[in-house]
Amino acid sequence: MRCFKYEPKEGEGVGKDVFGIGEHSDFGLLTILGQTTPGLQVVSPYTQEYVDVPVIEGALCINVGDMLDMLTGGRFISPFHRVIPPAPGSERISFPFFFDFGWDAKMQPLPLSHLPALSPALTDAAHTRWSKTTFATVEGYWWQYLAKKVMKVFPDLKLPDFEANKAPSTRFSITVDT
Ligand SMILES: O=C(O)CCC(=O)C(=O)O
Ligand SMILES: [Fe+2]
Repeated sequence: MRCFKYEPKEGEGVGKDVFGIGEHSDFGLLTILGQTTPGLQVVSPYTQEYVDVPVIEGALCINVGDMLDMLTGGRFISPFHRVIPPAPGSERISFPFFFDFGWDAKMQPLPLSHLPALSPALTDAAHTRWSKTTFATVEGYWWQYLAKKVMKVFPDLKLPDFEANKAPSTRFSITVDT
């Protein structure tokens, strides 16, 4: 769970293309988001244009991530989204909960052969989406995806190269007496 506070972007040179969070898609399974005020925008799967996500009192916004999109062969769409800054004199608070996989979860495509095939247009759209998302494949373990993501976001961290180790980590497998 994270908590973001967005403040207005003021000053010279601040134009329409300045965002609280720039365009991205979430990379895991689902993001469950609480938000105080509008500001979140999402690319509509129908028009491919950005639309405002309404804030509905008492409701949470559920966003599909890249891995759910890929696991389901494009049946759930991981949309690009961004946050516009609040108007001068206001602020926006949001609480995303990233509902992702267990550290050692094995990534593998779901068996979907019993489902009707996606239309050619939706299949093309899925491939275009995947070519722009964080990961190209569904294999290995979730911790490998996390390590890659951390290295991408913080390139200066100089993490060791995790690629060589294909086995799941056992470091965090501890038994807790309840
Ligand atoms: O603050 C928001 O409404 C969205 C945050 C977001 O997109 C993210 O953390 O991935
Ligand atoms: Fe996001």
